[in-house]
Amino acid sequence: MMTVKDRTQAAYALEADRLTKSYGAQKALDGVSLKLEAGLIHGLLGRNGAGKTTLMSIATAQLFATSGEVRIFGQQPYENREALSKICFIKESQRYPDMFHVEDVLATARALYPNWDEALAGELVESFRLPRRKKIKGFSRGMLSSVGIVVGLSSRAELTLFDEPYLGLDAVARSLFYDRLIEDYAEHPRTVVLSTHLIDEVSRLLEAIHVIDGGRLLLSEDAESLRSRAYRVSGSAAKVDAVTAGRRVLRRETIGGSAVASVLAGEPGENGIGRAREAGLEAEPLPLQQLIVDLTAHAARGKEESA
Ligand SMILES: Nc1ncnc2c1ncn2[C@@H]1O[C@H](COP(=O)(O)OP(=O)(O)OP(=O)(O)O)[C@@H](O)[C@H]1O
Repeated sequence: MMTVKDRTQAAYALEADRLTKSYGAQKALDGVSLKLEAGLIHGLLGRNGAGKTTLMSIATAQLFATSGEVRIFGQQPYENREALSKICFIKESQRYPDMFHVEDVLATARALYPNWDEALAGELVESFRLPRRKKIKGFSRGMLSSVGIVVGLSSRAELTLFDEPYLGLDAVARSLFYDRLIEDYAEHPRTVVLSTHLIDEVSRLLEAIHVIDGGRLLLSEDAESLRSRAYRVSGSAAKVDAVTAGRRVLRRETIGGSAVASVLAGEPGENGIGRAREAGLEAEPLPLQQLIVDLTAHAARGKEESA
């Protein structure tokens, strides 16, 4: 039995322990162990079909795991009203009853989320220009995404998970989402999980990065530390090879006598960029999007080689 003290001090909003979900022979999740620190904005990143939705669905008790365990603020979520009252999961595939207008969604959300902020919801409905008199059934994909964003932000849930929140949203609306998220998060700290493959756009928001691919966790790390570990060097192939020797090279391409390599250093403080520049090479931090692409391709090659 947890004490009140334990509960208020739960360091992790979400913990997964050897989580596996099988569909016949296919494993949507394959032994994922992961901890999401409370009070941060987390990026759950990975390609289509990586297992992101499956992980979030299990964490929010909408799907049973085949094996393994999940905890929300230290408690298992199944039939646990207290744990579930802390979660808002904005699903990409959310459907609404045919007769529903925006008002009906807000009324349902108001009843569901203990920290619901009606004024914020009203403001966001205006900002996203959501029509109040039109049935949601006739909404475009982008408008449906906006409804999810309004609910997710206004819920102020202790753990808010957004699964691909901006499908169909134009650039202005996406930028509005990022700005409002940052603003509201600063005033009302909580834990946010953004699952996406539009990585570069959100990278500045993310404080922790978790990458899954083929149902497996490839990386789980503080964004700051990752930014200082991941870099790209280019220049003379011999020099590139010299400075990257013994390091984890995710990708290496050569054109004539030149090479470009993506490196994930072992230690955050290694200063690979500085070393490469001293050696006369060009070096720069590897953008997060490129890191994920290189990392997943590297993992796929590793799998093929060990098969
Ligand atoms: N009900 C199901 N029956 C069979 N296979 C499923 C089912 N749900 C998910 N899968 C499979 O599990 C894998 C993981 O799916 P999941 O939806 O979790 O991925 P995702 O990372 O959220 O992808 P996306 O970014 O495309 O939404 C995929 O290969 C998918 O086809």
